[in-house]
Amino acid sequence: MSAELSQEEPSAGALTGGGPVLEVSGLEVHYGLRRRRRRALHGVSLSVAPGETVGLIGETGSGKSTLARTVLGLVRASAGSIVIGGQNVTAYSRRQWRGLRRSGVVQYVFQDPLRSLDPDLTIEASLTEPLLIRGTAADEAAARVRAYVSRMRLSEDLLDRLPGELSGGQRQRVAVARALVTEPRLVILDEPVSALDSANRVQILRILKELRADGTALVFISHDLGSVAGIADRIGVLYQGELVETGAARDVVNHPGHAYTRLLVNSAPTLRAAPADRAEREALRALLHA
Ligand SMILES: Nc1ncnc2c1ncn2[C@@H]1O[C@H](COP(=O)(O)OP(=O)(O)OP(=O)(O)O)[C@@H](O)[C@H]1O
Repeated sequence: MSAELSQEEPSAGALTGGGPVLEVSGLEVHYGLRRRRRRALHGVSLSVAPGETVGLIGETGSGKSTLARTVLGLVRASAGSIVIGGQNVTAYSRRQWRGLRRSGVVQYVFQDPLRSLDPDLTIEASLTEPLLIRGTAADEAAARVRAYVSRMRLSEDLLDRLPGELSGGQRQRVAVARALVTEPRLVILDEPVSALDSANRVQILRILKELRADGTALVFISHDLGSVAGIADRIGVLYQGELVETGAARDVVNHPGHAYTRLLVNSAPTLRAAPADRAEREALRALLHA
């Protein structure tokens, strides 16, 4: 653990209860003040079990990123509660949230990997840093980094490069490896494959599916039902700031209950029988049925 963390702040060891990894209840989030105050989330409740993958889908502006950012302590809730690893973190101070993020219990991957990677650090330094912060010995950290580089189908030759010297797909794989290398209990992935071409998208989804076996819970956010359907155990549908439907992935895809979900299913380019991009559609279907 970092020397900066005080005793009142959480450590990975302190947050290892047997209940849900994440429990969000009645979450309300507003942006702006007085007349400019706008509601972004209303009454959102969601529970994520250890090792479970929950997909969150919704159109632009539905509140997906707001939910991710609130669960990471980057946006403050106006009402409701957030419990991570059995610990009620709703009223945490900024410093406590920073401590929680640095503790490695919860990690995150954003759409743009350049946001999570320091442009001046080599890939090796970027991947090693979160382990060293947690007090992992240097030789063990180096071995763990190489293991994750291999799992992410990255070449070790990339380790001494800077993020700017990698392709978008390679960078995003590094960002995913960085989030997973501490073996967190919960990873929030906000549109992790949206900026990638279809080959990279399918490959990263396949790797994420393999990693579920490790027991890490994933919250996978996307506007694209097709990307989420292949790896999620459960899917939640956000519409205008409300969670209008949650259910087993297959049920939501095959028997959508809410009209908005039906619309999403019908317009998901990877699920409907459109002639375009057939290879990707088939690969995603195979993931769904694997
Ligand atoms: N910092 C902010 N200040 C004010 N309003 C915001 C802010 N961030 C988001 N919003 C508003 O909150 C609502 C939800 O935004 P959010 O970014 O969570 O949606 P989203 O589903 O992630 O959309 P996208 O798929 O486009 O990223 C939108 O109406 C948005 O305009």
